[in-house]
Amino acid sequence: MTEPLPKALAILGASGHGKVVADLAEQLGYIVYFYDDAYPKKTSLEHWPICGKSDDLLKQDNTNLSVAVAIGNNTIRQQKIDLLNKEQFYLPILIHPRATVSQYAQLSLGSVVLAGAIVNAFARIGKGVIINSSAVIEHDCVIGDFSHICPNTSLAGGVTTGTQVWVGIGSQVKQLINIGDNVLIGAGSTLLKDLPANTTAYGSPAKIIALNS
Ligand SMILES: CC(=O)SCCNC(=O)CCNC(=O)[C@H](O)C(C)(C)COP(=O)(O)OP(=O)(O)OC[C@H]1O[C@@H](n2cnc3c(N)ncnc32)[C@H](O)[C@@H]1OP(=O)(O)O
Repeated sequence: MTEPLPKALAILGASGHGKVVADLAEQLGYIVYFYDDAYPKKTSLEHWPICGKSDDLLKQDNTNLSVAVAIGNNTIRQQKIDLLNKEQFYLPILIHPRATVSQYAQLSLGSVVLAGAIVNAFARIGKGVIINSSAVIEHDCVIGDFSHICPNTSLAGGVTTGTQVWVGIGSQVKQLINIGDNVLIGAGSTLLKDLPANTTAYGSPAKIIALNS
């Protein structure tokens, strides 16, 4: 019997986050290579080749190619995922072998769940979301598209976030809190009250310190 061919995964975004996604993808059996808009100035990331810019990726035959967008910036990640999705590239959900995802959780295309993270029962994770290392998404949370829940952050049960929300590293969010679209929560914050859209907040308890454009 012949071994099945390894799957190919193009990763758009040759960054630190890209390295983590590449490592995870290899553990899932993918052969990975990168695309990045810094090409041809930049032609490799560690030992991985960079093969071209986003435009070069979009010209590839999409039938046998999976793509992960490993760009930390929520807005740019959304732009790239929307474009690739429109062109019918397959954007797999990538779950680290040592993450714990409930059988009752739902995840959407282009999302990644990194090592040590927990996504608990009936949580719903939108498109292009990053659930970073050791983040905890408790039961019934709803994470909006293109959000990033940073490492070691915990969202208690029933927290909802809008789209493009960034919850900074090591933050804690009380149960049933609602966070609007385009909110940034600073590192190490404790969020005890709802946050309206387009705000930046930090501290313990977190307070709004700026409005986002
Ligand atoms: C795998 C990974 O690496 S994922 C990435 C994880 N990274 C993060 O989560 C970082 C999140 N970003 C932050 O927390 C940032 O500090 C922000 C976005 C909230 C603010 O950034 P900036 O606007 O550049 O603020 P800046 O650094 O100039 O600080 C301004 C003031 O706010 C204070 N401040 C900034 N962030 C915080 C915070 N999270 N909590 C408390 N105070 C803060 C600073 O101490 C400073 O106070 P001072 O004026 O009295 O000295």
